Amino acid sequence: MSDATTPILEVQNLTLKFGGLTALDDVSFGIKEGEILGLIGPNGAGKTTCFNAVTGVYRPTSGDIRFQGRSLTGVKRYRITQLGIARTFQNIRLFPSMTALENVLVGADAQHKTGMFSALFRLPRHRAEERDGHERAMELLRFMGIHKRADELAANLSYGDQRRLEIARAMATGPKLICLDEPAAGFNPQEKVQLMELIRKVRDRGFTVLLIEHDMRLVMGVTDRIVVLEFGRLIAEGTPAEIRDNPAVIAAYLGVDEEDAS
Ligand SMILES: Nc1ncnc2c1ncn2[C@@H]1O[C@H](COP(=O)(O)OP(=O)(O)OP(=O)(O)O)[C@@H](O)[C@H]1O
Repeated sequence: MSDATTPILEVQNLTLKFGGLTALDDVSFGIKEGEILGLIGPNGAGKTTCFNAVTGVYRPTSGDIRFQGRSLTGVKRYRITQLGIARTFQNIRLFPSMTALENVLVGADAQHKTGMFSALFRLPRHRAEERDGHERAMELLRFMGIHKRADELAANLSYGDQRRLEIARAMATGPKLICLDEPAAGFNPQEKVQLMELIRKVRDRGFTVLLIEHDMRLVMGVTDRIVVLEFGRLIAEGTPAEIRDNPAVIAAYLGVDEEDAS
């Protein structure tokens, strides 16, 4: 069982191979509850693969991922969502022909307690869940600043609002840990500043945040700790200040030998 000292998520000696390619090589790190952890590294370093392993898309070749003390190995994706891990995608994956509100309601469905039977017969408990779900969804849209777009089709929202909607939908699944895959991609500098504030607000609401992001200013400005991957290996872990001055990290980003960078 987990307690206050156990990280909410523990990645333990995680190795993941695609045929002959080792995308993750013996990677270990943890995230504490309430933390914003950045996962960074050059293109192809294994960041998205790590997200995919955490969310049950890929099964580890070896090693383990533990969430609140429980192994996720062999656990199905929908069950991992139910356990409390949500994510957004590098390429936006909304339901384009549904409204913004409906997209969030779909997210909320993941946590519904009533089954198919009560849904089919619209039993009172199911109706109450629907009403609560609607209110919660509107509140999440408001939190993300897009409530005025609630009834618009997702496809008609601006790019930035679609990204914000993705985060609202992920939050609607009632997660404890929310994994954001490059949420600032395509954002202008002003939107990035707003996103930084939003990520802090998400954490202040009680979520733990795992963030993949290429924008260094954003990562350095918003995270408590950073894990750096290069060629599937963990090469550094520390506070933003420690990571900024780490010769191995500088070398990885500049593509030079570590000795030359120090
Ligand atoms: N489904 C897959 N099949 C085969 N190889 C894959 C698959 N997914 C990822 N890879 C490979 O695994 C390595 C890590 O990829 P990954 O997408 O995790 O990197 P990343 O750090 O997220 O990169 P980026 O910043 O470019 O998104 C890359 O060499 C990639 O080509």
